[in-house]
Formats: sequence, C-alpha cells, structure tokens
Amino acid sequence: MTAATDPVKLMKQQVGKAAADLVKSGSIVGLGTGSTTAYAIQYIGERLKSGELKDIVGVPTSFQAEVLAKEYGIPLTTLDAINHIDIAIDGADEVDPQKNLIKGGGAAHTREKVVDYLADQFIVVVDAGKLVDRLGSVFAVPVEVIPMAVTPVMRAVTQLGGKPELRMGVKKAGPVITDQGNMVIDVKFDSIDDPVNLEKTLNNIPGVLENGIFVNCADLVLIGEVKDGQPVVREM
Ligand SMILES: O=C(CO)[C@H](O)[C@H](O)COP(=O)(O)O
Repeated sequence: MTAATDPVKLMKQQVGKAAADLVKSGSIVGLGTGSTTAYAIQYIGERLKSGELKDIVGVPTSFQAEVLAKEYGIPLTTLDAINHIDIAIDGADEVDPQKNLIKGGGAAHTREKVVDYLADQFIVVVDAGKLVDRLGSVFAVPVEVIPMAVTPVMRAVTQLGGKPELRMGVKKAGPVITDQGNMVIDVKFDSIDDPVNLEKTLNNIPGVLENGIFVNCADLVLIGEVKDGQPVVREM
C-alpha cells in the first residue's frame, strides 16, 4: 500500500496507525474490513516484521481482511481454535455520540458483528466525516438477507418506514454477494430514534441474517482529522 496524499486517505492512514499501535504482543486481534482498517492491518504487519510486536494472531472479518493479513504476514486463526479475542479494530460508516454505529458499507457486517462483539476491547477507526448526531442521518442500514427472501424482506422493511434498495455490484452485473453467499438490502430510514430496538426488529424479519446497527459495542472510537493541514487523531 502506498503512502496516502489526499486528506481523507491521510486521516484514514493516521487513525489506522494509531489503532495498530495499541495492539500488544501475545494478542488475538480481530481484523476489521474497509479502507481505514486496511491501514491498521498494514501497520500491525509492519510492527510484526520489525520485531516490535510478537506472537500476534488475527481473526479476519472478511475475505478482504484475510487477503490483507496474508499480504502483511499476520498469522490467522478461526473462532473454533480460540476462546477469546483481546482486541478488535474495525471501521464504521456512521458513529453517533453514544458510540453506536452503522457498519456494512463493505457488506461484511455479519462477520464483523461476531468478531467485534466477542473482543474484550473493540476500537473503531473513522475519519471525522463519519460522525453524526443521529444514526441513519446519511447512511442506509445494510441488511444481509438470504437470496430467496429478498422480496418479502423488502416489503417488511418498507412497512417499518424504510426505503429499501438491493445493493448492486460495481464492475459486476447483478447484486453484491456477501462472503456468506447472501445479498444486501440497504434500508434508508428518515430518522433512527431507537437504534437498540431497530436492530432487534430488523433481525426478527424471517430471512434476515444480520443488520449493520452496532449498539453498546464500541469501547473506543479513534477519529482522524486534518487540523492546520496536519493529520491528527483524537478519541471520542
Ligand atoms: O463496515 C464496514 C465494512 O462492512 C467498514 O468498516 C465500513 O464500511 C467503513 O469502511 P471504510 O473504512 O472504507 O470507510
């Protein structure tokens, strides 16, 4: 991965590095998905290679995370082989003041939710553009659905007041297919007043595997910003 030059990439790079610096030797590390987490994976790999970090094992949240971890020399494991995760680092699409999140911009929220909730410490890495006063202000809620249930789930989320859209591939004809072989419906709500209940309600629709609302999960949110032309990282 080359050094970032544009401001958003620079923020992502700095915040990814800050999170990677929090990983301690001997840790089992949840490896999130997305362009910000990719920098964290890169820096964990660099710390391992330099000998500063030892005995790390990663749990990838997606095929992308797995490929990057292999590229940067991070040994991997699966949830069958371990009984806990020490720290997970992952990005987000929206973060509210209570540290609730919308995730799933990379269609990886199902595995991310498993890994991030299992971690003793879950660190969220975002650029400042992801901060919102209320979840759903900008981003739609990604909902992973088994293929045969797409139409009834779309009907059900419309009845809940959402505007559903089947996520389509880029440079691929047809819908996005998740790492589990399912599809993603992005559901835009005018306002999400009660994320705790909406998360449960969406997951109760038959055919829904998991949705991208993460509540009471994040321990630390690291925010990348550019101040006076310089990238800085602050805690929420
Ligand atoms: O939830 C995710 C993938 O499913 C990502 O973490 C989220 O979309 C943020 O990605 P990025 O760091 O590229 O902005």
